[in-house]
Amino acid sequence: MNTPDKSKQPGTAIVTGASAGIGLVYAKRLAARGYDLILVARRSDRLDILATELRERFGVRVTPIKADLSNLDQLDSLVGRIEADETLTFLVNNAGTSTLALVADTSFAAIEAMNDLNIRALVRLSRAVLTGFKARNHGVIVNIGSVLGFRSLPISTVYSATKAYVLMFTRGLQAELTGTKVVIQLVAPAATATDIWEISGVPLTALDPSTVMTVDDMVDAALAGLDMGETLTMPSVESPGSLIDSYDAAGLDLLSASQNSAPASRYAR
Ligand SMILES: NC(=O)C1=CN([C@@H]2O[C@H](COP(=O)(O)OP(=O)(O)OC[C@H]3O[C@@H](n4cnc5c(N)ncnc54)[C@H](OP(=O)(O)O)[C@@H]3O)[C@@H](O)[C@H]2O)C=CC1
Ligand SMILES: N[C@@H](C=O)C(=O)O
Repeated sequence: MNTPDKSKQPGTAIVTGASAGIGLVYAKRLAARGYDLILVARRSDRLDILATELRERFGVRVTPIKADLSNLDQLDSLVGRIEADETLTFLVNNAGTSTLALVADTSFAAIEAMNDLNIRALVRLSRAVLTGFKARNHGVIVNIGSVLGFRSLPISTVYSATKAYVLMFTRGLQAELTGTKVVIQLVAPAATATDIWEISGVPLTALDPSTVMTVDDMVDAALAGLDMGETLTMPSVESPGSLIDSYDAAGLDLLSASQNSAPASRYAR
């Protein structure tokens, strides 16, 4: 058993979507760092197997919770549970789903699934931990966005919109929490080799392999970014600094330029 240094008492991390892909690797990495874990997903059989492995390898406490986070009752039951948990120090808002198709070809059910999971669950779970994190002036929220949150492609309109929400929500939270020791990281991966591609309707085999990162590399880079104090981590971008600065500056400039009581002169009749 690889026993972490328990004297540091990292607390409990909750990882949503821990049964596969990115969330599963976060669960392993956080267990290796000594966090007790709450693992959430619908496939409880997978969570149980992972929980057994992590308990045996790292000697941490692991609580699997079966929940469909797009179901409001099940989401709120989890919210109630984590609001009351004072051991929580880390939230990975990872569970997400994707349908990549033209809007007119996407069912209402698929649209709602993306909105409910990628946005509503992420916001409620963030809200649920925030009160405790602020009161204790301690805690980490990692929100998994996407590079598609910066730009819609014709087949990613709804998915991109959900990830743009994650971008704005996370940037806003970071501004709210300036001056505190609560850390909020936005992770914006590009294509990563997980099942989500098959689920989205665009199989991984349709992608150029030179653009696809392994899930281990993605999560390790994201955690390295967190350790370095990055607030926005884009694992596959070599030099994001000036691009992110330009993006943020353009948003601020547009907001500043809008602060007028009169319509712009081009609209004068
Ligand atoms: N892979 C990629 O290329 C990229 C992924 N992302 C984002 O990364 C995150 C993780 O995706 P990834 O690991 O790739 O995808 P996977 O499909 O491999 O994993 C998704 C995870 O979310 C869980 N999940 C899905 N629906 C629900 C639900 N309704 N309730 C609870 N849990 C659910 C799944 O578990 P279960 O089915 O057991 O419920 C699974 O554990 C997502 O937010 C995604 O948008 C961002 C950019 C790129
Ligand atoms: N998950 C991917 C698309 O479905 C992505 O965010 O690139």
